[in-house]
Amino acid sequence: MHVVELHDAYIMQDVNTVLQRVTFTLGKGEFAYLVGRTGSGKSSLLKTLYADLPLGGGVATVVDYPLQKLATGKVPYLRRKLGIIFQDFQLLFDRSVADNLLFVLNATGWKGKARKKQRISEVLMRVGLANAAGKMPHQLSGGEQQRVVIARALLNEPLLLLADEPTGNLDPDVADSIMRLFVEINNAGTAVLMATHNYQLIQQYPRRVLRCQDGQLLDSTAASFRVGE
Ligand SMILES: Nc1ncnc2c1ncn2[C@@H]1O[C@H](COP(=O)(O)OP(=O)(O)OP(=O)(O)O)[C@@H](O)[C@H]1O
Repeated sequence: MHVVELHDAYIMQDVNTVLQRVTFTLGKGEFAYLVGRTGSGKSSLLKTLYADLPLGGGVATVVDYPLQKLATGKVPYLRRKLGIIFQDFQLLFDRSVADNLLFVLNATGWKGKARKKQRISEVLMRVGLANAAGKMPHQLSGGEQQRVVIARALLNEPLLLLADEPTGNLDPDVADSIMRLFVEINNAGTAVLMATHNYQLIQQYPRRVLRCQDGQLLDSTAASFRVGE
């Protein structure tokens, strides 16, 4: 089963085509990096996959939702099957870590105080922040905040994590520990598509690479792919 399947997809920003004829699949539990120069279309592709940008043309299926005919009302259901991680942490700074997570559980229809509390402690444990529930985001380091964002993305047991530069603002050591967390999550069966500029991490944790270049998406698993930019 594939969690992403694109065939001749067009990635658009308004009337401009950012990527054309994008064709690739990402299997269940697979890990792929998304690379390419600034402005080459990485974020636009990720945004299209979580239905923040409309598909310009072609066929795209993400966790079984066909994007070319996705009703607006279905978007929250698609997103519930995805974990979305942005570069800027986007935590709510006016409430505790637990309340940040609770906010998402409430917004995605979870019922039962005890169940919600249990799920919050499970995901915090998973990202190595078992004791952070009561803390305010500003009391955490950048790396810890990013872990909370990852915990938040895991709440609904996503089939696919979409991460846009998740290590972009972090020191190399911290970036490495976040990367190890992604590898761990991936090893447990969640597919990951991660946009990054961090070639050191790619060398250290080699995986399939998808590269945005000249309006196209190149795939390291294809015979024509060449290493480096
Ligand atoms: N909100 C927007 N409105 C219009 N055009 C946009 C918008 N965001 C990005 N673009 C354009 O779309 C193209 C692709 O940008 P995108 O952000 O997807 O690239 P990227 O590879 O993610 O870059 P970076 O590595 O800097 O994040 C660029 O030409 C950019 O100028």
